[in-house]
Amino acid sequence: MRPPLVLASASPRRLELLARIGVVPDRVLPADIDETPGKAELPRLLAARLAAAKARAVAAQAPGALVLAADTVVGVGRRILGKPADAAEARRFLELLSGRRHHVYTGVALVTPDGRLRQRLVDTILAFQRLTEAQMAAYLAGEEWQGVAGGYQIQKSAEAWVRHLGGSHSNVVGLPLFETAQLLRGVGWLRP
Ligand SMILES: Cc1cn([C@H]2C[C@H](O)[C@@H](COP(=O)(O)OP(=O)(O)OP(=O)(O)O)O2)c(=O)[nH]c1=O
Repeated sequence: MRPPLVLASASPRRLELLARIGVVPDRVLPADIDETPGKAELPRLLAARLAAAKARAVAAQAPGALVLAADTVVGVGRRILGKPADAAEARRFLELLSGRRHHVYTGVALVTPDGRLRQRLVDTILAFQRLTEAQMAAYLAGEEWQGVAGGYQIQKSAEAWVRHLGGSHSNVVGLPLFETAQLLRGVGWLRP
């Protein structure tokens, strides 16, 4: 018998991405954890740590379930770009990303009913074109920058800025599907 699958996420994008590979969680139970980065914590380590913390927090509330969680962080060098608090911060993020290479890291964590943790950390590299003042102003006047890491959504109009993307596209949107499927297959939840 397959254990019930709980998606520990409030992100509608993660649910949609899972549906693409035919995975429909039995329950969605968002994790309420402190997402503050540690002092000098590297972006990829933050993504891994928070994904595990989300999965563990929800596993404690859902005994007997298989719990899947993820966390996505944008990294420019050692700098972490989380969700911008306001338009001014989103502007600073876009200025940083403009004409530069950056990374998007997603940590994926799975806690099995026996309490074991399995994890993946996926890194996608992107290069944005140089953004003009008019492009940034138009973007910030809309809503796409809100509530997302780095202050942009590759699945919407920001895709027009992507000169290069190396690695997983779904990773940028919040859940790397290849690695997630591998994790679910590894515990026998997903077949074949
Ligand atoms: C870079 C980028 C991020 N994002 C999103 C993915 C994540 O939902 C979000 C990063 O925030 P997260 O903290 O990873 O996730 P969340 O708060 O949305 O949901 P939960 O913690 O409950 O699982 O940014 C995009 O949708 N498009 C993008 O291009």
